[in-house]
Amino acid sequence: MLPHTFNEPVPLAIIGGTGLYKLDSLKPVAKLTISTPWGHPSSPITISKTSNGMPIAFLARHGPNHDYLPSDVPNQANIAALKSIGVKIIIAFSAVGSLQEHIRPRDFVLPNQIIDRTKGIRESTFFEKGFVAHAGFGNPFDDKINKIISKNCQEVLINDDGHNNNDKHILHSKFIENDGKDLTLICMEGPAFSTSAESKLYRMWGGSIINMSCVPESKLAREAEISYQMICMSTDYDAWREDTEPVTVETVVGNLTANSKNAHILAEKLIEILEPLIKSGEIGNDLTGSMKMSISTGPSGRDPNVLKKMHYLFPGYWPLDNDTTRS
Ligand SMILES: CSC[C@H]1O[C@H](OP(=O)(O)O)[C@H](O)[C@@H]1O
Ligand SMILES: Nc1ncnc2[nH]cnc12
Repeated sequence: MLPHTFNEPVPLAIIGGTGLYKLDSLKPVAKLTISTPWGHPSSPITISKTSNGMPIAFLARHGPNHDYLPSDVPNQANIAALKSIGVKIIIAFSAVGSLQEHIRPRDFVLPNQIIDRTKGIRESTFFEKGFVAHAGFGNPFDDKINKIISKNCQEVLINDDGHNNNDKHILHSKFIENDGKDLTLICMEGPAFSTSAESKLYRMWGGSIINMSCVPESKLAREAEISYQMICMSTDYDAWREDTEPVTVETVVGNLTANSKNAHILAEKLIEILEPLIKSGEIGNDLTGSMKMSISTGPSGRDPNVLKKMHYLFPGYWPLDNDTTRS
């Protein structure tokens, strides 16, 4: 049985989405069950170590048996638990529908923008009455990490015959092959898929791909000062194409299963690429300290119970006692 404790900081986390419930290439060294002030994460957090010794966390977004609806994923607990073990970078995998002809099913996409179409029923912030703060979210993903992954991982993808030659699946990114145009991820509420009219509307808005999971996961990561990049695998053309049947789960799962080798190849390669950059401090530190300056509530208006929760995320940022002379 794996140990339930792990005492080193874990700088990198992978969140697995639909079809990615574990990372085959990494050997687990611990399995953590973490309780946070926002409850329990959707799955135990598995810790593995690379051959060069860097610990990596893995968390299954919908649980190991996929029993969380997109609207019910305990995002606050997921992000808080990862923060508590030292995570500075999250790479989050997601199955998405394509809203653009050139993003073919089984291609990968590194989005750099989001349009939030969730319906306000998800807990989307760590802050509350008694401690008000506003995180900057103009660029919701980590563009530096996007560039590094897109430049270094493109060549490892294989085609449907398992070869790394012609007709390979593409890794789309604003920074390599989209002429510098934004790749915008629409996040809808679900669980039912979009109507055809909605799908066409999202195309008019400039949407590139669509899923049900990047909000509030990405927003909470930003509040927790964790660099976040989503890696999306296109599984369908959603519901906008006149001559194609609108998306079904069967189509999504069929493409995920057929292309799962590429997801694992990509995960393995990006870990190899990111490890030295994490170790040198080149990535993962851009948000450090950003929330310190984002608080609106003055010391005398701060609720001590909320401050305790903040202390879980940001130990040492704000005093826990009643000393209102300090900020
Ligand atoms: C099973 S299709 C819809 C489902 O797939 C995506 O999940 P994830 O982002 O966790 O890979 C999408 O967001 C929906 O939750
Ligand atoms: N068409 C779609 N809409 C929303 N989420 C998805 N996940 C995979 N395909 C999707």
